[in-house]
Amino acid sequence: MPKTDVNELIAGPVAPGVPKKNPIVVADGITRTFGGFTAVNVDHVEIPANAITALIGPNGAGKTTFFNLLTGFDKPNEGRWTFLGEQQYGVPAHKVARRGMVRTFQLTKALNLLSVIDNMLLGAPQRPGERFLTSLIPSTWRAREEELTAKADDLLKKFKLDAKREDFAGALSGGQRKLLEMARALMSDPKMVMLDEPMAGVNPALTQSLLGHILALKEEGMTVLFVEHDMHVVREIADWVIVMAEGKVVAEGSPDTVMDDPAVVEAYLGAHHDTDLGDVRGQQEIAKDMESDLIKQEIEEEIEEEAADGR
Ligand SMILES: Nc1ncnc2c1ncn2[C@@H]1O[C@H](COP(=O)(O)OP(=O)(O)OP(=O)(O)O)[C@@H](O)[C@H]1O
Repeated sequence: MPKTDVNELIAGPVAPGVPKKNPIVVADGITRTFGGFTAVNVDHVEIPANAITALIGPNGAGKTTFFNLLTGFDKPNEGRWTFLGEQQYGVPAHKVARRGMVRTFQLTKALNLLSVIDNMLLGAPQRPGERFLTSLIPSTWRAREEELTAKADDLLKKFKLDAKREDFAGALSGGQRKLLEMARALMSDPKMVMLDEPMAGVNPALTQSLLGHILALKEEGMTVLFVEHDMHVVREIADWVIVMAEGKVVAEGSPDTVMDDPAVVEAYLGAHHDTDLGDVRGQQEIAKDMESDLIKQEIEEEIEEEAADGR
């Protein structure tokens, strides 16, 4: 899936809060304080529809809190936002999911003790009035359960988890759990999927597969917003990047240019962030250095061996 051209996404000059041509989320004046501490203070931000947007920022910038607010898992002190043009302030999480905005969560301990297929079935939202209807008519819930199970099995196959169907979710590897989280989120046919650090704890063997699944969400018409610390991942899949620091949106831009923005450099340096700024060039330099050190070491060893043989 090719990246979406930046000019197709924005409807104004690149800056924090830049309007989007086709926004799926429009947020205004959102604040969230804990005691006297302001964790989120977003003036204005728009998330482009049918694109992959990365939300980045140093530790404690407010990214997860902002996710919680948008998805109804937390309430702001102030603020308004719309999803697909509908007001979403005060809408509880289960209704937000029913409207088509879902987020992934780490699997909790309780869910670890359920099988993979049961985790999937828990991801299916109840339709309005369903509980009442199904309690009255067993054939209705049987048909619905069969329909949901078939859907869950299709998704498990797609995410190559079908062989693990009956295993406890807790027995999966870190990467497989991330795949399960994503597959479970898709049980409710979302329009927007929000992923909180989808790559954290995933071993390299599954990284490409996960990236492929995220790209596929966009191809299928969904919008993706993901929090990520690894700038290599951001560069590889994001069409657009929003940068938060100290609760505010301090920059927006394309993945290739946003890290050069002085506001971003300052935000990361000021925060004494523990991940590198993810400059791919920087990483390559380090790799080259390591490579040259290894070559040097090999040459030295060879010289030593030759010297020893000659003795
Ligand atoms: N429930 C809470 N009670 C008190 N403080 C909180 C609470 N939730 C978050 N915070 C604080 O709000 C700030 C923002 O936290 P948040 O988890 O949103 O940041 P983040 O950008 O997601 O960080 P990270 O990248 O480390 O996950 C932090 O200083 C955090 O300690």
